[in-house]
Amino acid sequence: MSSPTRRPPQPEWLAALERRRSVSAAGLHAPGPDPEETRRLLAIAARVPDHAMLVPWRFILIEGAARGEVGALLAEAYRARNPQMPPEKREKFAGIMARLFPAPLAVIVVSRPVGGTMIPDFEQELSAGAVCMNLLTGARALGFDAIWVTGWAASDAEARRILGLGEGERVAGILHVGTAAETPADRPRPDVEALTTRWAPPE
Ligand SMILES: Cc1cc2nc3c(=O)[nH]c(=O)nc-3n(C[C@H](O)[C@H](O)[C@H](O)COP(=O)(O)O)c2cc1C
Repeated sequence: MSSPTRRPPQPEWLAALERRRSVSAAGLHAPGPDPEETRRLLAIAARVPDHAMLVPWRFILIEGAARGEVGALLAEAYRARNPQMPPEKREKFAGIMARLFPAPLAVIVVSRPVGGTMIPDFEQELSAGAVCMNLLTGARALGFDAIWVTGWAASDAEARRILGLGEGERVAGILHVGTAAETPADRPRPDVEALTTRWAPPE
């Protein structure tokens, strides 16, 4: 039998992974992915570890005119859901909801743990998180920029209904995808060494 040969390191992959940086949704402009690129992006996103192959997630796409339509409904819901809030503040946040989808494409990654299996919900939710991360990396590989966000629209029950979620479903992430004029300066990164220990037998 032949011995295994190690694959050479991939400098382009490494550079992309080592420099990945999110760009705020407001900084993501056209062009966004075309239909074929979107299909490819979602196929990459779906290629994640998934214990027992339950596929405990799905996608909702928001693009084109739908961005403004969803935004208007979310703004209306925000006003209705926060009657006690000072009007000025309420209008400010309703305005943010109205403009929640500025990027050419938003992908809502919906977590939907499958019940009645041996696989804990936590593991299924982790798989949905992996989908979000693959979307970020896949968008970069296709030449786009992206960010993973959540916020009020992901947590409020009425907002979730407007986004198209059903019973037992949660927003794992709203992934905005587009093209950035510039990538922001990097942020401080965790000291990996300080976060890492080597296993030792318990005392
Ligand atoms: C589950 C999840 C939800 C997040 N929600 C938001 C959010 O609502 N708004 C936001 O500005 N950043 C949010 N972030 C953080 C951004 O995705 C991003 O990590 C941050 O802007 C730092 O940029 P970086 O990815 O280049 O480190 C969230 C991250 C995760 C993992």
